[in-house]
Amino acid sequence: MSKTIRIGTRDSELALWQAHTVQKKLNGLGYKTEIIAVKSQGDIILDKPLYELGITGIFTKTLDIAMINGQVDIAVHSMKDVPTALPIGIVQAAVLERANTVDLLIHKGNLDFLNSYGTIATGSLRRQAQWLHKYPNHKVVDLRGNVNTRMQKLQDNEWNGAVFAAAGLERINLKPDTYINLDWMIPAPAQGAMMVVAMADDAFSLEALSELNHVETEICTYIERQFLRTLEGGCTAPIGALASYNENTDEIHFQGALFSIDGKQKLVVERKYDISEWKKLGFNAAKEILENGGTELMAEIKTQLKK
Ligand SMILES: NCc1[nH]cc(CCC(=O)O)c1CC(=O)O
Repeated sequence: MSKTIRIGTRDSELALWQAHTVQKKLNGLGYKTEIIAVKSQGDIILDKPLYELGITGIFTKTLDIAMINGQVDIAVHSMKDVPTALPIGIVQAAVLERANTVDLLIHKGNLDFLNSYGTIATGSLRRQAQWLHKYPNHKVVDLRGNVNTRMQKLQDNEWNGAVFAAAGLERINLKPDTYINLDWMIPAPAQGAMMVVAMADDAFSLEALSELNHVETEICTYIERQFLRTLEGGCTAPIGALASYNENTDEIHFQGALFSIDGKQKLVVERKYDISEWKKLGFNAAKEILENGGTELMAEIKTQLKK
């Protein structure tokens, strides 16, 4: 175990917490590690354009480049931010045990607005669509930035509340004492899970990371991301999916939905599947959505997103 594993991460507080979590696990297994926070795109000294390498995701692109450039050995991501197709030469090496999957409403003042008019902030089309589906009289405003920035913007504005992933707030101790569990909202595919990637030809890192993999989380997020990929939705599409395993019945409970951006339309699949069906479950559920109006709705969404 002589080689030091260089762990790449973005430099937000949440990303650094996630990277330190992986570092502690690897150190506990006897590996030497170093965390390298990659702040910017850096020099793209690739011999091919990004699209030829399949480098796409806005949250992951910088780290993909750092890996391909040999600046870091592995990278730690919030799995829901990782495009369903990884760049050429980069592979999923571990999925850590999942944290809380729910979305939370962090609100200011009382909750009377829920029964009348209100303004909610989120940068997620998935959250926006589901909120408007449930509260068609409300207004949703855009909210960008890392978790810390978004919490500050909420305090600085007159909005009634904002939506956050519980996992993000809990990991960096930003969850306030009062909040609403949005258990009716279907989370983003792989929400609450952390993915570690490595180079396909880096046997040392792959071996080290194999011991961090949590199989149940790997299978459930595989199903959710297969659903997303089959719908051809990127990380920003108004698509939610959650697969959970019941060890008593050896079944997967899956719910997946595609929403119109304004929340007026909802196409949903929700049922229990025998665990033996897991490999094609996400694909089959997405096909059911596509065959029942999803193809037309996805075309409409893609046109709207191009505007
Ligand atoms: N790009 C936002 C993002 N990516 C991962 C998390 C939270 C942690 C997780 O869901 O794993 C968040 C914050 C949020 O959705 O509020």
